[in-house]
Amino acid sequence: MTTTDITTASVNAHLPQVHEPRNTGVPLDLDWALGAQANTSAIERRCANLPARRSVKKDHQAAWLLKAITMIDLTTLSGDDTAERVKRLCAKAANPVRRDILDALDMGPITTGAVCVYHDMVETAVTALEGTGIPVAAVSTGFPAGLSPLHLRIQEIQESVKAGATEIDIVISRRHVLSGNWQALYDEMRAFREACGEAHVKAILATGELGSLRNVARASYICMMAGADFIKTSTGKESVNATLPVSLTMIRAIRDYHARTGFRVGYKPAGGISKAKDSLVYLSLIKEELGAHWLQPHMFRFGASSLLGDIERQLEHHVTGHYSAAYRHPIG
Ligand SMILES: O=C[C@H](O)COP(=O)(O)O
Repeated sequence: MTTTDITTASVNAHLPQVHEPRNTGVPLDLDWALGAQANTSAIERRCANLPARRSVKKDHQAAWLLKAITMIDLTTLSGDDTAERVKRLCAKAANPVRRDILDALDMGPITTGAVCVYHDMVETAVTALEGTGIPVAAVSTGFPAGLSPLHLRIQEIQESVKAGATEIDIVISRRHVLSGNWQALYDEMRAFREACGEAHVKAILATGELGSLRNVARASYICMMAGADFIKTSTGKESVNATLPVSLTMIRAIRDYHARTGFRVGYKPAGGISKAKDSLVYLSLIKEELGAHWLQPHMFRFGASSLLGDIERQLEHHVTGHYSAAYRHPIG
């Protein structure tokens, strides 16, 4: 990535908003989806040297990190979530970086891309975020395993939309991929998309449970063909979550889908991304493989519960020359 293409002044100045047609989906094309290749060793080779090769320094690094913040789905998905925790998270989403740090960087206000919670916390988050413009994303469809009855999974989507979620993160049935039941995967995804209505739908593939990169590629195509607005790697609950090889596989499928249909599908790596330097590697990969258009909150998100804290520490270090203790950045 070149170091000059994002400056602090440009973080909030997104590219001119051409009308972005929503992915309507296309008829299931099994020849296309099943013909998807994923050359694991070539993909791993391409990813292996990315972290070393891609680095941005000083002011440009600060600008890229600020940009990364605007694309975080700030997430809490714990069994012990409470309304108070979600309210604190929402306050952090609205003011993700201390004012003195932003002032030192000559930066106006920024927010995270969204707040992501379980259904039960949607109303709390919607109320807490009123007036901020920050969308609420709900994980849904029996997250994380997706094994509840289909009608309940569909109802869960409808309830979350009714409660005010404008983004729905669904989980696919991994068994449809593992048993090669592509029609069932397509039909399920179409039903989820329809239940979302105007809310945008992110399809979580749970890539750590799909067995191979080829399956990841195939599932990516099927979900896009069925109308997914975003494809997302993981729930954060699998034993392997977002990785660079999985990301490369998915974003190349996104690129191919765009070339063939004209629809731009968004990308969300999620789970285990907690370091500022890792976020920079992801952004450079996106820029190289998909282009700058995808470096906007409506095209790219990090699903992350603790990334923001590390980015804030790095920004503070950039401004003051010192690291503060992690407890000074308690949320995110
Ligand atoms: O979708 C978001 C993930 O659940 C967050 O995972 P994380 O807690 O590893 O950042």
